[in-house]
Amino acid sequence: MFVPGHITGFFRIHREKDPLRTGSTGVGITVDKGVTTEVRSGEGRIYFNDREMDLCPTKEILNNMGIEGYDVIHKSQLPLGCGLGVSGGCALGCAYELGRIMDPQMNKLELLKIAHISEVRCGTGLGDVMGQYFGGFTIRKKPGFPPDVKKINIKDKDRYYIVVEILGKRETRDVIEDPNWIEKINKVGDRLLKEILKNPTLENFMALSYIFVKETGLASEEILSLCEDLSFSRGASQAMLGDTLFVLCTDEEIKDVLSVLKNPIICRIYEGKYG
Ligand SMILES: Nc1ncnc2c1ncn2[C@@H]1O[C@H](COP(=O)(O)OP(=O)(O)O)[C@@H](O)[C@H]1O
Ligand SMILES: CC(C)(COP(=O)(O)O)[C@@H](O)C(=O)O
Repeated sequence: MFVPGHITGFFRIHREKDPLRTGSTGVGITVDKGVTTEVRSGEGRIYFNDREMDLCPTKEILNNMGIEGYDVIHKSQLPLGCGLGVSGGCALGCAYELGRIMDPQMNKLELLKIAHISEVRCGTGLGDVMGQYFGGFTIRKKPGFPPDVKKINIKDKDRYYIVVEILGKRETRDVIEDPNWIEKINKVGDRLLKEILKNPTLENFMALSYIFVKETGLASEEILSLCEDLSFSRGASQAMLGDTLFVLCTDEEIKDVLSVLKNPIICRIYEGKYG
């Protein structure tokens, strides 16, 4: 099963005792590169791009679903740990593939719950799997379950590219479990969520994401400088939570965008929905 990469532009952290009510509000978008997961008979091993890996969310799901005798194989077009929702993609793909074995009639929202809880417990995500489940350009208005996600229709979706440049890795857990970061993120995130609801366009999403990464201090100097160099595009910012630049552009700007970057990953917007 394929699960698209997900880029969060800005978010707000909500922590409750119940992992189902824990999550994030915020805004993100899914891209046409992501993670494909399959399961096959085995001894509960996890593979990520052909390397055996003790990947927390996948391990959490294998334990929770109590299924033995299967290996989980993830093949990702995007790097892990770079703010592209790869951990969420692995979690959702694993839940779906194991759920299919356990009970093909299993309600897809139940599988989403399993994936969400595994991300929250591992500290690898708060809202990615919601964005990946609904697909496209989504505003998460409430954290966790029951989902309250507004999917924004994108006019002429196929005009746009989302170009990604990885500058490094960042452990999501180091930020979303740090009280100092939580305070900064929530102060700015709350304000910007109100802004996007007034004007839910892709260009405004990019502009608000840039404000978010700048005001929270999450943005690296290198990425801020690249964003300035890319001011001719439809918007540039840092993918949360990674050391990753993402740029929105169309055919008119793509050539100039690529001339600024060293190792660009060219994506399109992906709108598939799983529910
Ligand atoms: N080689 C590895 N072996 C086991 N776990 C890894 C390895 N590399 C990364 N991880 C784990 O993968 C998870 C990545 O989660 P996250 O930072 O949210 O990634 P993403 O931004 O791609 O969703 C973290 O728990 C990290 O510790
Ligand atoms: C931004 C983040 C908290 C982490 O995203 P990633 O680094 O891609 O796991 C995401 O889960 C979200 O809630 O929007």
